[in-house]
Amino acid sequence: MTELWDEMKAYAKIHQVPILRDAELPLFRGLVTAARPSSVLEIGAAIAYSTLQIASCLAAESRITTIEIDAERIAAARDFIGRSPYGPMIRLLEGDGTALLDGLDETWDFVFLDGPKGQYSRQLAKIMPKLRPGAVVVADNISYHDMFYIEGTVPHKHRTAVGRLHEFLDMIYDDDRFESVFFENGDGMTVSRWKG
Ligand SMILES: C[S@@+](CC[C@H](N)C(=O)[O-])C[C@H]1O[C@@H](n2cnc3c(N)ncnc32)[C@H](O)[C@@H]1O
Repeated sequence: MTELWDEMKAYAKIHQVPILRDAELPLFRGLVTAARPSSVLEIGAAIAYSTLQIASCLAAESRITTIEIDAERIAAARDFIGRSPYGPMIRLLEGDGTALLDGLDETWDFVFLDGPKGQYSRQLAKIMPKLRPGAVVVADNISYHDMFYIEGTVPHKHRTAVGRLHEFLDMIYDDDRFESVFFENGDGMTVSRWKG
């Protein structure tokens, strides 16, 4: 996989696709490996870099459903998945992650939210009834480029998204069924364990 990881990182750089940073990988891979999930949901596949990182931590019987809305990134993701050893583990769905959740019947033991930050709270509300006891929910870019901390100075165009991120944080911190921690590395990541 080393060559494919390098190729994906180079593609992401050229096409300005935001993917998991090297500094985030040890924590992220450690979380996936420790959770040993058999059923994973990801929203925001981009070119499937994180998807393949997840797959490479899992047993071959595990299954990953990942959702991406951008046609060009979907095409790149399909190509990279096809050239990896993990194709049979991965189902890539095309469209809006929040809307597509309504059509998914599976239950999940690992969820990675990495699509539109303003939709994390709506997505989580739909996902909660489908979480298996002990499931782990990871949400990336929680600091929203540090604007989360300085709400008073958030530019108007970002205020709704920042407000919705607050809603999401209220959900994972105020609901006793979640145990949540925040990691500052990268752009901020929350990790929540669903006690059910
Ligand atoms: C930060 S990138 C994902 C990076 C990827 N998880 C990784 O680390 O390799 C966010 C992705 O979410 C996608 N996205 C934006 N809105 C979406 C939506 N409504 N449904 C699904 N994906 C969406 C974007 O096109 C973008 O590719």
